[in-house]
Amino acid sequence: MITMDNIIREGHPTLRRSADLVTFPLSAEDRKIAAEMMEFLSNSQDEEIAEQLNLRAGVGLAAPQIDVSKRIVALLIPGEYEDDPPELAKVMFNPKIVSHSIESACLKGGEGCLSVDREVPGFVVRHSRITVAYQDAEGVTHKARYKGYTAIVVQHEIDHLNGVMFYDHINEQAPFAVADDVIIIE
Ligand SMILES: CC(C)(C)[C@H](NC(=O)Nc1cc(F)cc(F)c1)C(=O)N(CC(=O)NO)CC1CCCC1
Ligand SMILES: [Zn+2]
Repeated sequence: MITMDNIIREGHPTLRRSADLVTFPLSAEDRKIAAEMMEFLSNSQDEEIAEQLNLRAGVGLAAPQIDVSKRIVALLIPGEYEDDPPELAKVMFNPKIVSHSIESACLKGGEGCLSVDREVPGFVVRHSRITVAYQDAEGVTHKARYKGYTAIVVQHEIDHLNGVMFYDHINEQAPFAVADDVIIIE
């Protein structure tokens, strides 16, 4: 199983590589990696397990973060209320943003990263709405549209497949300066 020890941290070269496309049919190894990534997110959001294993509660994980340079991302975004089903629970293979809104958005509290053990303050401006094409475990291509927090998480994870870290998007001169048409998500 994946624990924090398996998550590489900034400075590790794999985080700055462009990850390789996954080929189908999936190898047993790629299938296992995808399942373990989702299991990590689920464990990290279970208070008891997360405490036992000392896991940071994660909503998304990209394969390069476990030193696997392949285009696989796992997403587990909780629903609004405790007992709601997840907003999104999915592993995407070869995800690609195929279209997006002109409008931009950012999280009010900025972003962090499971691979970054420090606070990096500042707005991370992203597309407010995206259309993502991706393949599922059977290699079937799907298209899905996301907005709001979910769109932010998906973009954060796809960035990892291209060697981009969230703080690459922060304006160092004015970290919290944003154009007046950028949506600030609470
Ligand atoms: C870096 C960390 C702070 C752990 C961040 N979690 C988070 O922002 N909040 C959170 C976590 C939960 F489990 C449930 C919940 F409702 C909210 C996160 O998982 N990521 C994923 C990551 O590092 N992927 O590579 C960072 C987020 C910053 C914005 C989008 C993803
Ligand atoms: Zn991250």
